Amino acid sequence: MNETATVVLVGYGEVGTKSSNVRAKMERLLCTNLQAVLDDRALAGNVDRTWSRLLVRDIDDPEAVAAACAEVPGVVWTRPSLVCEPTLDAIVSTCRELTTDHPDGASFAIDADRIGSADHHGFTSRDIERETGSTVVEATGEPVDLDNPDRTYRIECREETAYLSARRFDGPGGLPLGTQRKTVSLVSGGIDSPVATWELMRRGCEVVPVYVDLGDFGGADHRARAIETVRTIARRAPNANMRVHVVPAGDVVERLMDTIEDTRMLSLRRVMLVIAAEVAADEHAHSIVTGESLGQKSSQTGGNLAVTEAAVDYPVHRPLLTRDKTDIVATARDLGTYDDSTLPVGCERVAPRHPETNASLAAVEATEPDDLFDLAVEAAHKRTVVPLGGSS
Ligand SMILES: Nc1ncnc2c1ncn2[C@@H]1O[C@H](COP(=O)(O)OP(=O)(O)OP(=O)(O)O)[C@@H](O)[C@H]1O
Repeated sequence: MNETATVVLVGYGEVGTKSSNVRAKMERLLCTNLQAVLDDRALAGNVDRTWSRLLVRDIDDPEAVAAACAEVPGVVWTRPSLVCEPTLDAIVSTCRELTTDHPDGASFAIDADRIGSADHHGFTSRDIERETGSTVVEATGEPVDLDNPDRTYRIECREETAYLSARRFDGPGGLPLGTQRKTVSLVSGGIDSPVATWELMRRGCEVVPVYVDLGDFGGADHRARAIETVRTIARRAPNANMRVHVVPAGDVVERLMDTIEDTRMLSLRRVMLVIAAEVAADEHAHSIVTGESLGQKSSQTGGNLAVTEAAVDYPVHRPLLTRDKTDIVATARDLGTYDDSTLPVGCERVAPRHPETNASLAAVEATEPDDLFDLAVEAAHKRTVVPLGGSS
């Protein structure tokens, strides 16, 4: 074994709570998804399964590999790690190597685990902590702080191998993409809907993104923004081959503008859901996702959401329902969708001057022209499909 080989350890959370068969299946899927991200980004590395986590070997750039793997649904953390023999001497000298980039003035802690019989190793995890702790103090002159360390040296000593790391990347958690069947997500490219789409991907769903082109009320910039936000999150799952379904709905919006005033936005949402349902039927999806959040807009009061979703038989998932805007914005920034989402796209507004905040279903239905949903279904069938590729 090369004493200072570097690997990236990948930790998962909920996958570990599954029965052994399910867990093995999910681990394999996670390996495939991780490998796809590395290949897509032309990062050297081979993903492998070992004990209760995954490992990337044969890497050139440990930090880039750890950062890339930490973007993948199902991953809780990643750590670039040095590998050595499971002896106290080897662990101590490898730990000394790790101190070379210890930041000036940074306090530290050692967090060591030893797995296997004490007889096999001939030392305990306390021994590891004591010996490596002295080594770090000696090499850096920095203080130990067990409660709030600036840097933690994490050491895992297994039967055959020890892994040491000083850097952790936090992942999104959730479940590997592909563990759930498809859902259709309505994506406008604003701040919320890309985050909502990601939330379903994070829980393992394949997502079919649908952008409804509002014709003169939308525009090329608006469409480009929606596609770019999806492209950004699709990079986290290049093997899912996500493609944006673009539905030309200018005629339906014109019809709405001509016929409905105060409840127009609600009918527009209902049209969008009818379109999404049509795509869901074609794609064998189980549900529809939106970026709506309770009370964020007049069309998103509890009562209005109920009126909206009465337009379709599919379950409508709203993963952002109870989240505050500041929290959604923080996630959009982490995902990298925020900048595109906030580009000014100059689309004209469909919103009426006095929007209804508590409409009744009967009143909304009474204002809708008879052919409204037929036009929506027709538009859905005229959709074009935009491939995204991985990093293309
Ligand atoms: N042009 C569109 N195409 C597809 N879905 C849309 C479109 N406009 C709105 N939606 C869906 O309806 C939800 C609520 O619409 P709303 O007008 O609040 O969105 P927005 O402010 O344009 O964008 P976002 O909700 O993404 O911030 C969106 O989260 C999205 O799921």
